[in-house]
This record gives sequence, C-alpha cells and structure tokens, in this order.
Amino acid sequence: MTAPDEAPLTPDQLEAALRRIGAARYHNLHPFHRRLHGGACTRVEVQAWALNRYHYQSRIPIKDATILARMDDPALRRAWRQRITDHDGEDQGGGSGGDAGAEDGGIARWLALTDAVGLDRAMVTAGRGVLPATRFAVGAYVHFCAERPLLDAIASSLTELFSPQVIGERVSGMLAHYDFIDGAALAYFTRRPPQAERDAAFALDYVRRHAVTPADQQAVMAALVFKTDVLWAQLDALWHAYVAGHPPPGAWQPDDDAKVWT
Ligand SMILES: O=C(O)c1cc(C(=O)O)c2c(n1)C(=O)C(=O)c1cc(C(=O)O)[nH]c1-2
Repeated sequence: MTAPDEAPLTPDQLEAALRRIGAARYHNLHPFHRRLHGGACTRVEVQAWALNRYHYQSRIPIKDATILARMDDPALRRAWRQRITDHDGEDQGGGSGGDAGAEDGGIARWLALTDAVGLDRAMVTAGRGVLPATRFAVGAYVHFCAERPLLDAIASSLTELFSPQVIGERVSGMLAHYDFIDGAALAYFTRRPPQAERDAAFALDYVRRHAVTPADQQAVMAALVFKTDVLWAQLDALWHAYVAGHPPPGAWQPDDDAKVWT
C-alpha cells in the first residue's frame, strides 16, 4: 500500500489493488462456505446460515437508503435507488402500505429460501434468534455507510465484485448436496449475479474516477478491507455457534420453531 505522501496510483493500479484485497480476504475463502457448498453442513447449520444471512440481506436496502440520502447528484441517486428496488420490489399500485410489490424483490426471494429450509417466517422477519455477532457486524456496516465519506461508503459495496463467483459455487454445491434445497428455494441466487455485476461495475467506475489522491485511495482500500471483515465475522460466528457447538444465549436452536414467540 502507498503512504499518503507517495504518488497516487493510476485507476488501473487502484483496481488491481482492490481485486487483490478480494482475492485474499473475500468470504468465499471462509471454511464455513467451503462446508456449506461442499455438502458437509447439517440441516441445522444450513438453517442457521439462512436465518443469519437473512438479517444481513434485510439491512442492505436500509444501508442503501442511507447512502442515497447522502447523495447530492440526482443522476447518482437515480442509479443507486435501483439497488433498493432490487431488494424491496416495485410498487404494483393499490395504494400505500401492503406488500403488493414484494414478490418481485430480493427480500421475497430470500424468504422463499428460509421457508424452504423450514424456518418460521415470523421469526425470520422479526430477526429473532440472530447471532449477536451477526447483528454487530451488520450494524457496523450500516453505520459505516452512514458516517464515513460517501466515497468510502460506495467503496464498501465493492465486495460485490467477487459475489457472482461465490454465488455460482453456492447454487451448484447446494443443489447437488442437500435434498431439502431445490431451484425454487435458490431463486434469489440465480437472479442476483447480473444485478451484482451491474452494481459492482457502477461502484468500481465511481471509485476509479473519484479516488485520485493517495489518501482517498488508502481510504477506499480500507473500506473494502472493513467490508470483507463484516462478511467474515458473520461466518466466524456461525461456525462458533453451530459447528463448534457454542451457541450464545438467545441464538436460534432447532426446537425454537415449536415455541410460541411473543
Ligand atoms: O451471497 C453472497 O455471498 C453475497 C455477498 C455480498 C457481498 O459481497 O457483500 C452481497 C450479496 N450476496 C447480496 O446478495 C447482496 O444483495 C449484496 C449487497 C451488498 C452490498 O454491500 O451492498 N453486498 C451483497
């Protein structure tokens, strides 16, 4: 990495440095993902992954609305708001309230997956039983995007440069290995890669054009490192709780579905 008093990187050098961060730190390398995609997870582990991952997913549009609210440029807002629509779905009319548009959004497709693995939908949407470390990591991501400069917030989404590959491994691995998972359950992941590619290309172009000083280039690299930590910490927590068998107080347990939640 360059010190702030050194010459700035060219956009191509900056992009190469960002891609090196992904190659070394992205969550496709985490042992939990290898276990999940390789068919070694128990059904309970897959359920715990889906529950906790839903929490991350549910905060993404909130994170993006926070970023949108900080953008002065209408053209930038126009591009960024697509991310929220992708997750929340499009309003189909019929007045305010309700969720008529939900069916064509990513959140609805995520709930199809949590349904398919047998989780109670009310529990999932309320976020009950989510691991504390997942909550902390996801909360840190939302706060990062609210508080850091806009350039850093945009750069922190660049993990999406690497997600189409891990999603491809996940779909083929999970379909091959788990009889309780079918194509309909994984619809979120089959629809996501083109959206991720579009979003990552937009964010990368923005970062290449705006991170021109050594200090800003250091900041965008740090933002990407931070985000890889957000993703990694969630899988560490899953492993500790459900593979190593040390669930923290309040964490979801298989027999929780039988409970009446209040
Ligand atoms: O399945 C994955 O491994 C994965 C990773 C990431 C990512 O790299 O942050 C995202 C997603 N999926 C995803 O579905 C998604 O909507 C998403 C939004 C963002 C973001 O930071 O704005 N990352 C990701």
